[in-house]
Amino acid sequence: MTLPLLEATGLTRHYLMRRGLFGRPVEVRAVNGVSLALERGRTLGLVGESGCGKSTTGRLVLGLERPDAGGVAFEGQPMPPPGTPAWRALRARMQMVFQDPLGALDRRMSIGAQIAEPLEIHRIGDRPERVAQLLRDVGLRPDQAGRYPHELSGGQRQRAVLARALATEPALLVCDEPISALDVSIQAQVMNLLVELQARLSTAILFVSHDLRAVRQVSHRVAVMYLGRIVEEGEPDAVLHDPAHPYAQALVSAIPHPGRRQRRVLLQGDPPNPADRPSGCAFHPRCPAALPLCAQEDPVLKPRPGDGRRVACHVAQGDLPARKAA
Ligand SMILES: Nc1ncnc2c1ncn2[C@@H]1O[C@H](COP(=O)(O)OP(=O)(O)OP(=O)(O)O)[C@@H](O)[C@H]1O
Repeated sequence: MTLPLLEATGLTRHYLMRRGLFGRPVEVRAVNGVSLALERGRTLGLVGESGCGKSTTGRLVLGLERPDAGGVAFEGQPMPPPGTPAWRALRARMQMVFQDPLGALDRRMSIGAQIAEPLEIHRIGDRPERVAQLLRDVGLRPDQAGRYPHELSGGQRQRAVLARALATEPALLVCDEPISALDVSIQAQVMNLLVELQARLSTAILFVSHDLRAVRQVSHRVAVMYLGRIVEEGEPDAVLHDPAHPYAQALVSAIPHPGRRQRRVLLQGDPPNPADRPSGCAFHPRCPAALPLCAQEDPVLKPRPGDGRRVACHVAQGDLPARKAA
């Protein structure tokens, strides 16, 4: 078996938050034992509601934050401690693309200068020619190098951000909601560009999004997160067409399919709160299929025999006969 480019094991990150000036600190369990693997040239889509821990997982994967527990291996080697020369060398091979291209770019610098910056930092020569090539790679013109961010459209700015991220020829891109700030008409262009660049450069992509359609379009595997955990992981056709976890079923049922009759799974109960994680399976208070066991025992994410996906659910794993919780 070939080694995955990236392997994260048991990533955990909790924050202490104080409510109000004199409030007692509460523990926000943002990421709670996330394990995932990503191969070269492949895309893993990470989906789930706002606040489920997707962005924190992306930052942990890149070493932008230290995990409280767990770790990341890149090409089979544990990630060096942040800030060390070994970490900086590795960071050049991993880049992040954020949601808001205007926020990611420096308004006072031309985009050519911003694309050249990582080339300077990592001492990559022949900069003007390389900048021109990177602009061409992302569908911009070399003569746009002198433009400032405000002189470009939203889609062009995200292309410029991608050009800068690709300057060091990264093996891994973490794209955090890369299209959600763009007009719908531009979203498809940027998605197509990502797919095309990946085919050409064999970049692995961790694609963080709440947009299931976008995730289906680009991903080779999909992981669904709920309250800091992956609850289901597998091929997009399985997870997004025939989800096994009741939470994934509810998420998928909310995607509109024009012209098709749909049964929407409406979730009951309070929205998830990472500062107040229910015992047992964190989803059980809202789960239409919960069993008594679900309130007591946290299900482990494990392969489901025969269908190549991992699911963390007592019911989907067939741990007990389906009897409703009292
Ligand atoms: N630096 C921080 N300090 C305190 N709490 C944080 C911090 N970063 C994230 N959180 C909390 O951790 C939880 C997970 O946040 P995260 O941004 O990873 O979720 P997300 O799934 O990416 O959500 P969104 O799609 O809204 O960005 C949230 O409750 C968030 O408020």
